Amino acid sequence: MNGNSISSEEDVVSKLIEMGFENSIAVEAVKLVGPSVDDAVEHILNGCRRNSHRTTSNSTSSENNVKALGKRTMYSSCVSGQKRQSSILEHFQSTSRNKRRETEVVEQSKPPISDDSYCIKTATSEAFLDDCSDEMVIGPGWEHKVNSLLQKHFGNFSLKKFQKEALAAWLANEDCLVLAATGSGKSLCFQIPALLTGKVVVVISPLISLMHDQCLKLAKHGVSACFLGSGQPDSSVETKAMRGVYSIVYICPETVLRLIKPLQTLAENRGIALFAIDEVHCVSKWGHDFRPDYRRLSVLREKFSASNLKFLKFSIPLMALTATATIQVREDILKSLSMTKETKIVLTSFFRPNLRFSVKHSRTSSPLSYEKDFHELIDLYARKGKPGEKKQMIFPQEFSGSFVSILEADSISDNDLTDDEDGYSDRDDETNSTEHNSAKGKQMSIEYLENEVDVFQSVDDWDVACGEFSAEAPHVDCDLNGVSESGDTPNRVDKRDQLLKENVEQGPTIIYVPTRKDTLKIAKYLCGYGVKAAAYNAGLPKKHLRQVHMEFQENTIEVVVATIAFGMGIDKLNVRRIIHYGWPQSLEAYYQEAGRAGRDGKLADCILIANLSRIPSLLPSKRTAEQTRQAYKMLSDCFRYGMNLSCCRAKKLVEYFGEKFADEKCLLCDVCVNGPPEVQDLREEADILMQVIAAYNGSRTFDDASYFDDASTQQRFRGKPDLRMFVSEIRLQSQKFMATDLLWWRGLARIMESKGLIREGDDKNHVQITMPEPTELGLEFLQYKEDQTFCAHPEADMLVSMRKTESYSSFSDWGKGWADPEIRHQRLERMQPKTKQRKAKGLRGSRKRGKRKSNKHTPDMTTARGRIAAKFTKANGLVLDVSSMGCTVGRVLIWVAEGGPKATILDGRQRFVGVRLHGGDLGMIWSFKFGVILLLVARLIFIVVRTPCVGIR
Ligand SMILES: Nc1ncnc2c1ncn2[C@@H]1O[C@H](COP(=O)(O)OP(=O)(O)OP(=O)(O)O)[C@@H](O)[C@H]1O
Ligand SMILES: [Mg+2]
Repeated sequence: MNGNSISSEEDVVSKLIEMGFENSIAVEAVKLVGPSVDDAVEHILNGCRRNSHRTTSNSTSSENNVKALGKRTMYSSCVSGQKRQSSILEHFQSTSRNKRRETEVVEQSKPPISDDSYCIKTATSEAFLDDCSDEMVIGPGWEHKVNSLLQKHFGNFSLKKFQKEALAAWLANEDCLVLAATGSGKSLCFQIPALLTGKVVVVISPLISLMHDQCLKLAKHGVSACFLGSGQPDSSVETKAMRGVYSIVYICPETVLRLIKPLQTLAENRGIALFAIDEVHCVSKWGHDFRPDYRRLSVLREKFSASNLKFLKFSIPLMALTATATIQVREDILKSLSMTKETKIVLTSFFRPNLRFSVKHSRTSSPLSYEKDFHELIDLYARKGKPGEKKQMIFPQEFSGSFVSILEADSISDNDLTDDEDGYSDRDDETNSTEHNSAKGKQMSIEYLENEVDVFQSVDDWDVACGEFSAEAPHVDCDLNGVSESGDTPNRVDKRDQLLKENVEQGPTIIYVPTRKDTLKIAKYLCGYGVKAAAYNAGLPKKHLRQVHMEFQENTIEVVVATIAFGMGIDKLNVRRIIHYGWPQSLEAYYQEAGRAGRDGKLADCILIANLSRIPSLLPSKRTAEQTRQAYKMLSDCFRYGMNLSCCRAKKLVEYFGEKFADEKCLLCDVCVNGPPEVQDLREEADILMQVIAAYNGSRTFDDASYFDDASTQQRFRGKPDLRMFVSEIRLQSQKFMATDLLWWRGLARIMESKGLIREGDDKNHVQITMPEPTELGLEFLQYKEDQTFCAHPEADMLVSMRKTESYSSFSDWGKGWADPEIRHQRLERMQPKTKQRKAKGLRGSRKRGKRKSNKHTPDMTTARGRIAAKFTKANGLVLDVSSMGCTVGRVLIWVAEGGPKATILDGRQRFVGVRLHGGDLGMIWSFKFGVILLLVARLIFIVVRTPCVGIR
């Protein structure tokens, strides 16, 4: 910062505000010293420092000094008789460091260590707390000592059971892995050792924002702390930290690897009590937020071991902490960090009894969906204001221009207008989902990856060094894990009974969306309805992010619409609702983000709103082949969580993390409250799917020649057949399933896979089983007796496909419904308004669509000559395969029923798109995309049907 380059008083004031000082303080300082940032900072800080010394005997004036720095003060309050602590304010003193007298005198002598492992002498840095100024013996009464330290620094806290266990492991010089739910208080496990010993605790943390947040909280609790890394603007902080000025030093993994030597010197001088590795799931390739540099932290075990550093009596213990680690991730952590065999695993329940999980279906892609999905939220927040009063969107002036242009550039797409709100989507495989990602002409280039999606957070992502986010007063009397503060086993049932009676209170909401653009669109939409909402993503100006963070903490903002950038480190007690709008990439990420809700122990909602009719795709990121495989696995687990309708959601989640769920039901989630859908006997459908799969997989034990009986079928299945092809074959072979939907069969395939009847036959990565092969068990299933059933709860996508689930006891009944004129009429009626609605949206979109379509590889039927191959099957009557320029563009099945000829129209990908009702009718064409082609096909049918001798050979 160069003070000379800034001339106007206004600039200096705004610079000071940006640094975290209050407006009035800044204005006053500038008035007194003139327009120089350096002098103003000097004035404010030295003034405060002088005051703080004076206040050591006067608590009232101490308060005044804190006020003097304003609400945003980062100065740690001084207690009587206590020496001045270095505070986070010093991070801002770079401008005046040359002028100021260095006040910290660090004694460079090595702290003596007693023979007794529980007896640790404190060092004598001036920056130390007075608690540690004398030799402190940590004997059996350490708990008592810790509790009094807690009272002093954190208020009415007493150690939780898992915190005690972690501290006991550290006191015994053991490495320790702490697995505890989000918001349970893991930070205290590594903060206490610093207070207890006077040595330094080094905390490795993945995000600058997280480190920054924690330093501020510690400063408020009277504990000196700093953070090091590329986000730290003051280079002197690193030097001071390595000399032992701060009790807790937060470092990003990249920096700790660079500072091994200085850290060894620090260990020799003031001493290092502990290396804490926070959010340690980042170590693991199997985790959801892998950071390669975390893996290199294994050097800590080697470089800070007693065998390597002769002055150490014991190796410096490692404490690794996370809220989201599966069993596989835990094993990987222990191995990757070279933690000792004796590592103590402190495991608490991942269950958060006050979180109410639910999953809802929505296309999530357009304002039409927003209307449906956010009206409750709008009602909730908008009614707090005066009717008609529009609330201001939190958007900095300089950014509002680009905000508008972003929205204009991405104004609602034509697809959005034609999207079927009920999710009757025909985009149903990963290939298509990927197409969707690049549909707007975007290649999966690195620029695209980095600009569009906040998939990977770098430690440099956010320079927050000058911001301050004041946390709420720490209190937390609640018990998030069902473990009381005293560590006693709680009565979970009582607590749950109480929660069941509660309604969700007023409080802020976080909406997580997959892309940056979505944050802007949805925030703007909500603001339009009077909700005080703000967008938050790593691409927005830092000033805006700081403002959002601060106003969210102060309850000024009601809804933050964010990417994952607003994740770790958000420790706000009263967040009442976390909405995931779109598929998360893993259950780990989902649970971590959902864990921001209800930290006060009161009821909170965690709602996943996703398009259940579409298989989620992996967000683009730089991954190795192995990471891609793992990412698919995690996405697949997440997809299955959303599809599940039979098992308590909380149970699914905690079991995912390897915990045995004690209670079977949480009683709060949508599955527990609504109950699972009725069990159906799916024997007939499973049977036919199994037969087709077995036949096409050339099973020797199953050899039903009827599936291979014609050359064209064999030709179509020359490649490896996928589920879509199997379903099309079922439609072809069985009139009963002719009008059935791939979406439903996808659900059935998953059920059959989970029961071990089929397995994935493709070695590529898939979220959903795509190329099913029969297992031994599956082949045995084909030999089942007629009366044996195959009962299962339908999955969410099956219900979406059936729509009116309650009318039909089984899928076959739903399929048969199409043959019933009355039911068919009703179904068509239901679809009519949407077609009209789309037409009413105007021709503009249609024209655009037409243009876009010609860019793709759809054959142009006006110029190309089509080919129709006709064949006759006993089951389906006349089958016309229509192709053009070598591509199959559709299939028409014509058969004679009682009321005359009937037809079913399938598009080129064997999706059911229409039914022809009567001879003169051109058929219902629902898919505009294939409209032109099918119109031509329908004309052909018309000719075929009216000339009986032509078709049926
Ligand atoms: N023993 C305790 N008694 C009461 N409150 C506590 C106790 N320990 C910690 N807390 C409070 O719990 C809250 C969450 O703590 P912390 O940020 O350490 O959680 P965490 O487990 O690290 O969560 P996350 O996994 O989200 O990082 C803080 O506000 C903290 O003050
Ligand atoms: Mg934490």
